[in-house]
Amino acid sequence: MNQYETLWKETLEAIKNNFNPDTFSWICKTSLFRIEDGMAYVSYRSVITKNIMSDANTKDLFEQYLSEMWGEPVHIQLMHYREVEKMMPEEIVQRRTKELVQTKFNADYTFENFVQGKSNQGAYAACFHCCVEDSHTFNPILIYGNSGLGKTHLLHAIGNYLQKERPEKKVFYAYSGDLVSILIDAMKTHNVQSNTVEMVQAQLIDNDYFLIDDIQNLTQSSSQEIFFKVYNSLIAKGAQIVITSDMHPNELEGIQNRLISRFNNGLPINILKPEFDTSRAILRKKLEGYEEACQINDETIDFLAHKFSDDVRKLEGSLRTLVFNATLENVDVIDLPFAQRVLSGQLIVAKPNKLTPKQIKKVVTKFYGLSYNEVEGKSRQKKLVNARHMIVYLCHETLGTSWTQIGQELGNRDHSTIKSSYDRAIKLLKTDTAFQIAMNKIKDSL
Ligand SMILES: Nc1ncnc2c1ncn2[C@@H]1O[C@H](COP(=O)(O)OP(=O)(O)OP(=O)(O)O)[C@@H](O)[C@H]1O
Repeated sequence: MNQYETLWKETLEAIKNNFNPDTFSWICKTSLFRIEDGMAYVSYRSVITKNIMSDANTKDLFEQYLSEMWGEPVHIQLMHYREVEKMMPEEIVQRRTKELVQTKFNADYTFENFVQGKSNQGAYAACFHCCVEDSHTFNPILIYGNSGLGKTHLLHAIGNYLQKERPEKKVFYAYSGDLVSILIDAMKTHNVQSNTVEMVQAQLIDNDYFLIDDIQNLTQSSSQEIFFKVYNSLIAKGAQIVITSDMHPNELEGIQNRLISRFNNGLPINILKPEFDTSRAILRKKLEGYEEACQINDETIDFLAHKFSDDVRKLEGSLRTLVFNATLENVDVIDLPFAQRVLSGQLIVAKPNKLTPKQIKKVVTKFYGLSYNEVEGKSRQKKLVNARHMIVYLCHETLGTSWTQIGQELGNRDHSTIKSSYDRAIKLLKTDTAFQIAMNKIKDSL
């Protein structure tokens, strides 16, 4: 936190009791980003927040506390956050980089929750050992393999392990697309005064572990220049680099040869689709969270392990669908006929040759009575948002379409937006009956 963030946090804490919780939740959506010549610049996002903050009494209260804490009189100047971004692009780049550095790892993606088998034990061992040993014999570790086989899970497991067991270690994790966008912004805002590129480089190098997910998306050539420098500095100072990719380094297209040869210098490890026994063990592990809701018999576990083992995400998806339907229908033990009936939609759409992301988009937009422009656009109307969640979920679960590709289908939305839309769809499938029914109807028409 910089001095302004700390000051704002303290001010909010001090005046909190003067407002009802609803109003205060809008006030909390502000931030103080600079104090200069007696003016405290505060950014807001919505008109509601602006109106609350513009009220004379509220403003007086804030100015009084802020002046006290700052040590001299200050007046508040409200600004829309977009104006702030234009006014101080280098601070924004710095803040975004810092946000990446302070990554929160997915708490479920731990080493304990990762089921080992022949298909993935090399990748598991390499990731685990690099956390407990400082010699870093294999650097970088590059884990490659198809979608949904646990690459991201292992990177998060490294992050979770280090944050818990070795909190003194600095860990940086980024999806390569997010890294590229930061590097591009840094280059755009770079000038003699601000030196944004050097600043971002320094933030990236100041880490003991550097984890990059889906390196195949680092195709933008000028960002590869910066990445190359960062990479060399990290290796020189003995930091561990772990990278994932959907293909072997030699097959990476659009990545400079000097980077590829460096990736090959370390330890490329292939992660394969889980063999039958591992798939069964993964299903059993994932079932642990649902034990209260229902049981599933061995025959059904075997059936799922056979059908969906090429992508663990599909294994998980089939299990979630079964448990959800079992809860709806009050079924205590899921057996094979029940599974076959409930999953019939998924079994049909599992024929990927016939179905494309475009077709899924077409069927979903038709179901909701929307146009392509509407689903690709920016409106947050519930129907539109649900349609987008549905498209993301179906493309990813049934076709294994990458986040980037789905983003392109949905008006060039970025990777993280698509990933959180997918998470939202999963939540809705558990909690929103209308969404589940709509999903089943759409699956039928696919
Ligand atoms: N061996 C495993 N044990 C337990 N869960 C697993 C295992 N392999 C994969 N998973 C689970 O499968 C899901 C997909 O895994 P993950 O996101 O790590 O795949 P990925 O290889 O990174 O895919 P992508 O390339 O599409 O990003 C996650 O929920 C993860 O927890």
